[in-house]
Amino acid sequence: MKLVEYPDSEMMMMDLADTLASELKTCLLMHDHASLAVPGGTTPGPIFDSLCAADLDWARVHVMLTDERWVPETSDRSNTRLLRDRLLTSRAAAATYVPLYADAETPEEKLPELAQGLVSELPISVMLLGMGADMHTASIFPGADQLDHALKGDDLLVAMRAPGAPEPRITLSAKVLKSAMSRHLVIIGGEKREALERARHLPPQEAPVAAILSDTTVHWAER
Ligand SMILES: O=C1O[C@H](COP(=O)(O)O)[C@@H](O)[C@H](O)[C@H]1O
Repeated sequence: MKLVEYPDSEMMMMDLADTLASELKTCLLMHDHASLAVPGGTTPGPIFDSLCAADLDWARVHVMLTDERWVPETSDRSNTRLLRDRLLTSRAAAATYVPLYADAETPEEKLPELAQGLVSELPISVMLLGMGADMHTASIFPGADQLDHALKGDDLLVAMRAPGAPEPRITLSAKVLKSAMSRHLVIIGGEKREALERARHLPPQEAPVAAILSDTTVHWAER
């Protein structure tokens, strides 16, 4: 794991947006298309605000989430909604969106269809992950019903429920997260920094983020 510390989160968000854009550009020099996976939640919005204006060939970029909360896109908790509002806009409106949500009562009903849509995107070219203070990453939560499956299984996508998550989730599996060609983790604040330090000495069953720390660049700012 490589740790990059920033004086403040504003600088971190702009710098990280530049890094992601430049990695995508490099990938597009060598491939027909590049895939970009990003988290939802409260942290990445400002990165999306800068990244969406990056000068690159967005028509050849396929964008997806690392995980989704099983709620309709009209919900404030929808990661898809965040993506549409703040990343798939400006120049990035030309990107292709690869969905992790479809209208159904449970994620299990749509799992095969959504997983099929991911096959041609792998390995993911550029991946940005978030982390909760409980050491979950994507939607791989400690104590989740499908934790072992998500950490050790061969499936690309896993549906799960967890005590720390108010709604069912769908998440890229650890196998997909670990196969990304480039991986970044973004966190803000002392609580998450302490959680990250704890996770470095814990097994993934207790600290799921530990599964992906090797070869990951962690970006951190205090506030
Ligand atoms: O629920 C989620 O949580 C994590 C962390 O979110 P944050 O609000 O603490 O930044 C996020 O990475 C994940 O994509 C999201 O679904």
